[in-house]
Amino acid sequence: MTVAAIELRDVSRHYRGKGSWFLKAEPVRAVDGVDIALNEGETLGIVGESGSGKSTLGRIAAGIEAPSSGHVSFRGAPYAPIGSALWRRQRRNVQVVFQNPSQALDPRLSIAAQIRQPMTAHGIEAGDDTVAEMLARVGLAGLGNRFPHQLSGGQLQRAVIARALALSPDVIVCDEAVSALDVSVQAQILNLLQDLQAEFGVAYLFISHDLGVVRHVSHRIAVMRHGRIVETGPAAVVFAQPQDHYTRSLIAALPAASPAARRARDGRQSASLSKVR
Ligand SMILES: Nc1ncnc2c1ncn2[C@@H]1O[C@H](COP(=O)(O)OP(=O)(O)OP(=O)(O)O)[C@@H](O)[C@H]1O
Repeated sequence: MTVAAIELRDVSRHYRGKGSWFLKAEPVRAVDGVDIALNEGETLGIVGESGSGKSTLGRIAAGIEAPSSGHVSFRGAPYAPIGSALWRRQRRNVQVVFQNPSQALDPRLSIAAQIRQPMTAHGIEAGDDTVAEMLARVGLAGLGNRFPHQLSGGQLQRAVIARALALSPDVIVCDEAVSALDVSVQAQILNLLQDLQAEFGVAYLFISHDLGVVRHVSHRIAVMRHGRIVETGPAAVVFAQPQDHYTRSLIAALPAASPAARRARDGRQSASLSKVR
């Protein structure tokens, strides 16, 4: 039997709602009884409108937030209590890439130093050659001495990806990882993520409100609404035969192809043509 990289069983996360002196607060059911499994080396796209619970689900899957109820396991073992030594070791294997790379990086440290820091903390050899190799792999060769303010948004997100990858994680949770970038840069980052998956076998939990982007990168898709998964299946099947009316409405609202997904695909086609030439 294959063990999922990450599995959530009947997971809920409820927050205290805002009440008033005369009205008792209803809890916010951010995640409500979710069952999902992310398999080794695959990309599972999580899509849904704003407030549907995607980020909360991502934080729970990454082990940085505990659910109110339910079970979360990483490679078949439950996450250890947050902050414990075992949890830190588990967290090395599940990295997160958020929407805003400039917030994720320390403005006072060079890019090379920021890649080296978590490696050293986890006892991984982080010599200049290793760091340079990581930077080259994400398209930042020779830029290790730069500081965050000297890089573009796309380059910053590449640096964040390099830092995550330097720990050889099994899983990267990408939470709106390309949403803050220009369309052409989004396409480059999507293609980079796919190349890295082919090379290193890393699995992605890919969270986005952009269904076109999710379709482009995902093997399977889970559609979220009001904290619940309303539909899940292989990306091609969900798009060809959506079962849930909410999924149908999301697909109907989608332009023929989202700009970023179209550019990512076009970029691949011209790259393979130039290889042929
Ligand atoms: N720490 C918190 N305290 C209270 N409510 C929260 C908290 N975090 C999230 N929520 C609420 O939980 C619900 C789901 O939020 P979440 O951010 O997970 O959704 P989302 O689908 O990621 O939305 P978006 O795409 O806008 O980020 C929302 O109603 C949100 O207001």
